Amino acid sequence: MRGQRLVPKRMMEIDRDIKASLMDIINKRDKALKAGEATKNNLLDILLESNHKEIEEQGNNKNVGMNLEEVIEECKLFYFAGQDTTSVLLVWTMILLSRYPDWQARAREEVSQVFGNQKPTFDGLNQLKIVTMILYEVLRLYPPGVGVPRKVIKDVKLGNLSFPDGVEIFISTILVHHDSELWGDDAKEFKPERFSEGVLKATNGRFSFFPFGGGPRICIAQNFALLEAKIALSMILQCFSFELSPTYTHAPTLVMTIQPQYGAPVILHKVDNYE
Ligand code: HEM
Repeated sequence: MRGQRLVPKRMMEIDRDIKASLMDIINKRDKALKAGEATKNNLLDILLESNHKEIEEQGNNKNVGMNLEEVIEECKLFYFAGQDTTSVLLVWTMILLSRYPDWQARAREEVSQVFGNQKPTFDGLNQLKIVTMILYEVLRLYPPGVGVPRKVIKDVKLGNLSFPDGVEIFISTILVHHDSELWGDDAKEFKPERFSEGVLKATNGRFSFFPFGGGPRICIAQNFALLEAKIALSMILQCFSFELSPTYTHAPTLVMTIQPQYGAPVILHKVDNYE
């Protein structure tokens, strides 16, 4: 690795430990797969099975499919891309719904109408309009990934700008999402009603809302992530009403994703009708 000697020793140790523990998990799943014992109800089993199939179909050519190093990287990517992003979306949602109790009440009302006290169902999740508007507005104001990096692979002209081959660019999601020319003078305010008629209407068909990136490398799990967030939020709303603790300090900061620098102390109150 270039510049390896500049990486702090502790980071190298953590990287080595993560690789070793992933290698251990992968080897176990691989053995189970070969012994016909794999459950195939998890992403790693599915990934390994499809990889084996591809290698077999190509006459056991070792140059096709993914090698162990690549499977490890894929596991790390899914863990990082999937864990922190969704949890930080929920954190900002709790913060904003605490600051805007009217929206919290509207969301709870909707969840109660759709699910009552029952566990959320797939069909019900697709009926949640207010909750979806809220999540979109949170993703607009606090997109967990602040931008999308791209590398230009051939000279290209976009409007008045020329990008030479090889140049690396960073498209700032957060700047576009907060741009008052695109979103109006209230761009920095929490107004889920912007999304009352969907994303296309809210953006006027422009590419001004892209919390999941865009193009061929758009987040592979965007629908899954929204479903996950809707399930979690619905269950929280069913059980609790919440408000911010007076100790909360609003200080969004960048630690890979946008996070509240001093945490999100939230006071929960049990909702009366919940058993
Ligand atoms: C609120 C939650 C999430 C947000 C905001 C988010 C956002 C993003 C963004 C901005 C990208 C880069 C897209 C681009 O370059 O155009 C991305 C890529 C990716 N995300 Fe997500 N993500 C979320 C949840 C998840 C979850 C739950 C998973 C997995 C279970 C996941 C897996 C991935 C993967 C594998 C990629 C790389 C796709 C590729 O390069 O082809 N993400 N995500």
